[in-house]
Amino acid sequence: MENPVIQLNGVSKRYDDFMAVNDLNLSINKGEIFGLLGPNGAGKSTTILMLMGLTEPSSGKVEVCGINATVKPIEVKRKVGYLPEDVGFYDDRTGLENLIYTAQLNGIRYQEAKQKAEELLARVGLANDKNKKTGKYSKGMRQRLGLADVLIKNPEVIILDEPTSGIDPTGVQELLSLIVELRNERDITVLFSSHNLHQVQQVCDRVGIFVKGKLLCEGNIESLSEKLFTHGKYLIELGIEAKSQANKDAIAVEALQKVLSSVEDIQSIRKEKDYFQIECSTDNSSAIAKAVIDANYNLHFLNKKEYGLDAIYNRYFEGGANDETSP
Ligand SMILES: Nc1ncnc2c1ncn2[C@@H]1O[C@H](COP(=O)(O)OP(=O)(O)OP(=O)(O)O)[C@@H](O)[C@H]1O
Repeated sequence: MENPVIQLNGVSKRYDDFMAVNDLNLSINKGEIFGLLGPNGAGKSTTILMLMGLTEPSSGKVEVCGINATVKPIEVKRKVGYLPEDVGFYDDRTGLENLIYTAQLNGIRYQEAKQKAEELLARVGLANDKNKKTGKYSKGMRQRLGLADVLIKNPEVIILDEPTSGIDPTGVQELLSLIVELRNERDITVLFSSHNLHQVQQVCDRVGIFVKGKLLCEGNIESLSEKLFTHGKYLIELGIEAKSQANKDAIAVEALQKVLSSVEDIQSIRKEKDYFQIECSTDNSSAIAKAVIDANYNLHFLNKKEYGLDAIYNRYFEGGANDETSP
């Protein structure tokens, strides 16, 4: 059942005559990792500021955990943990001291703060570095400490704003895995803002593509791909070969049409170099495979063509579709 934790209804933010966020409607459920994907200047940070009640929308309503972020920003702050691109720590203090300090700022007493800090440091893989000054931490270690810092106040929502920038590839993988694990363990809702599509694709359950202040589309990768590219059509790539030596010559489209005559919803069959491309209005790949085998052909491969975020991203950010809200 849907259980929205973040809800934006008709939210716009105008700076003088510039519309930074334009009529944003978005709902993010409990326990979801939602990727806000967009190029620089798209309006991601402005949206985050509104979610945390740090700037007021010009119109519309922003709710986090059922609380109006504009009216009750302090209550929202108690529920939300924010990890920016660069977390500020006291560099002359250790990781442990920094965490204890944050916990105490959030009203946790010293003994409990220390225990929680130790547990979290172990959880984010920094147990061996807890007594090192954070000035000596690598960027990846700082961000993992940042996650612990965010988690120490038991937030229901965490907002990550370009959390991996400047981290080496191994550090990025560690941080991304940690985010997914923590969500699985604690059922936290995560908003992951980034312009890095590969990272978003790896960790997010759902993605919203944000360009020039507008949310162009949202959904899981599969549904976005379907919406943007296939428009309800399925493309199946089929590689087959005749079994008998006598029929080894290239198979003609007409021959395949005959073989597939009993399969429903086929709209077209096209021959590519050494395979066929079949366009269907439903996913009938198993019926196609069965018909081919029943007709005594060797089935080399059958692929349902899928488009990743790469293709989606290129379409919007490089392909000139930026001003359109429909594909
Ligand atoms: N205080 C402000 N006054 C005027 N314009 C602003 C202000 N803050 C942001 N903007 C403009 O609003 C637009 C959206 O900015 P925003 O920082 O939200 O984008 P973003 O998607 O987070 O990009 P980035 O990844 O570069 O931070 C940009 O064109 C920016 O210049």
